[in-house]
Amino acid sequence: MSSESLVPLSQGAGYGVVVGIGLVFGIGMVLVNRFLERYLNEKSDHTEMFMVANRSVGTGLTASAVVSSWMWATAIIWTTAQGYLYGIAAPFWYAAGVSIQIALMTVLAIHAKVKVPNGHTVLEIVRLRYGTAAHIIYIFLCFATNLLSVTAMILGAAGVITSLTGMHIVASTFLLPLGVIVYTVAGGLKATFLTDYVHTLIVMVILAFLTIKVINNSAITGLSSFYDVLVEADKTRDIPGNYKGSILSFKSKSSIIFGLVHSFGDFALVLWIRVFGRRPGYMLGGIAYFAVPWAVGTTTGLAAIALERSPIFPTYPRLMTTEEINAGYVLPYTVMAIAGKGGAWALLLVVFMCVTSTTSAELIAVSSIFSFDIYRTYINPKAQDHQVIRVSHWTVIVFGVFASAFATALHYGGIDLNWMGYFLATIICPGMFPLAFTILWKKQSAPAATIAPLLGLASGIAVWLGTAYAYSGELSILSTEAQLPCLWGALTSTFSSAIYSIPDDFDWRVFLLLSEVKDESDEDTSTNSPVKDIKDLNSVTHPYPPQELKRMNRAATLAAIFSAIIGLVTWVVWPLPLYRDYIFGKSFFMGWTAVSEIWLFFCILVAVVYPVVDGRKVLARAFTLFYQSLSGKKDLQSTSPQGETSPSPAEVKEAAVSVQNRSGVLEKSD
Ligand SMILES: NC(N)=O
Repeated sequence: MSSESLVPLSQGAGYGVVVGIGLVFGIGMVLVNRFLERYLNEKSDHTEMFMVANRSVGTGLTASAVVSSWMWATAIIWTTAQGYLYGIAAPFWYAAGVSIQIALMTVLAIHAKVKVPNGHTVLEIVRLRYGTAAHIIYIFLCFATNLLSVTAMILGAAGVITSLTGMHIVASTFLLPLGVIVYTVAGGLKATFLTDYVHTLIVMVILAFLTIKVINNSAITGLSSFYDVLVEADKTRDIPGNYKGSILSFKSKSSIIFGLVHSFGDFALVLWIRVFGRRPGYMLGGIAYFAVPWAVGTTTGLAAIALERSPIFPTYPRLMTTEEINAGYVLPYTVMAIAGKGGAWALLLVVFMCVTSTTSAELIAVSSIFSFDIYRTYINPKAQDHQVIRVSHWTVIVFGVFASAFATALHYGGIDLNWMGYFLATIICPGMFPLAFTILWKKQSAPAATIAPLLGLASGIAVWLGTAYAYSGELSILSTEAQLPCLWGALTSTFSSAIYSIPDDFDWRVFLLLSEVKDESDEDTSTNSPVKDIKDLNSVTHPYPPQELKRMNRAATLAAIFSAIIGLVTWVVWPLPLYRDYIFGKSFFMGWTAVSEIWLFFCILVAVVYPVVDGRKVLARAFTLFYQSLSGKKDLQSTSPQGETSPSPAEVKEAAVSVQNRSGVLEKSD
């Protein structure tokens, strides 16, 4: 086949989706913002609406938001490529990594909420506990983490878009974040819950369609024939480290290394980005999301193996090159083979949706670093809200363009999705233990917290490069993205930083000095210093009543138990008995794949259906407000649903903090 026939869609389709849909979302967000501002402008209604939303949309919408923000383009692109390379175990190990992160994050987040009730970002509590030097180092680590993960996503997504449309990779690299920038700055984050939901709806429905199409198309007509073609294809493969070299064995050394490297990297990522993000529904979303990499990676990764030698595969009669596999083309090629142009359109949408929602979250994380941790802390401590917001908007724009330029430079330097995926953990893991200890361990000293990540980073890089050289005799792109050096690097980065920690004794009450979110009614706007100037810690009281604290401590214990169960099930009880000399039989394979597909539909129920059921009152209220505005009957006070109790001051404050946490500092927190 000519290279022309590899590309199913026109460049116009690529530009249409990347620019057009970005614009549609941007405009949509402006309209939603207008709607929110118009009806929820008055303070009581504003907070009340958020309260109502918090109370009645909580679990369902949060689960949906978790699925949406955790749904990375790399989760489907990279897992499919690794499933193709290492067989049936690889997607499972990736999935095992994603659920445990969410569970552990929940535990950490509850602790953070109890110990730092007014905290907004992890960086501000680092500064409060360890001082300026640590703050600056952690700013750098947090920025590097966001930059590298956003670059990995852009590289993966731009590669897929190029393979589907023929659009130049530099164009997709620059235009992808452009849409996100417009959407993030224009929409602000008050409306995120809505965009999260729309993204999830579209992506989940298309993924369900694509995974079913993989099992039921003209070349694979069902689960039984899927197994048959895989057994045939297995005769042409001999995967080193797999039992009998089989794609159908769970005993796969490379798969488990893939799972480990990915899990270390992911844990560090969520830690930097989401410590204060916990809300009800987090666990549910985490469990539901397990299906996405598992089902998509298993079906499409294995289908690529099954179909690669058939005439319907885009590269036929040749096999995929290492460059294509590592750039993430396995997924688009497989989708083209099983679903043609329609499938290509569907995948284009999925990749765009995934990359916009996650990149948007990372742009906000970086904007909060610059506006909150740098600008308001060091440059203009007396900054007013509007100045902080302006800085955060500019940061989104500048960082978006910078990340595109960085991704372009990496692309021309020969770096691809696979290299980034394996390399990431070594760089972002050194802060993991010191950061978790900041919230969990009162004995971590300031010098340890300051130096340990740097020593961990240096040790990790040394071990990564040293082992890459030792294993292959050279330092090249291929040798430095090899699995073992990356695993050694990640392990060293992660655990050496824990060893470098030396004990101290910290008084948790210091964290209570962080002042609460200022709202517009605060008369004193002369200073925005978020730390109360109180010398005697005995005079500091916790803002939550004892009953609430007791409830939260109970929640932390429950979350810890639940995390242990999830960890045991997904890393031990389920996979390890399968790690033996066994090749999946037909019925076991059919059951395995069917369960992954059923789980995907469970994820749709959780992320798409449940939020609507859960939030029906808020939806009804929003539609009533909208209808009344159209018919000129806007009377906010009278539209309060009957029997709806007014939020208590504590609830209102909680709502304000929650909005602030959600939005970084992109918007006013009132
Ligand atoms: N969110 C992930 N790792 O898919």
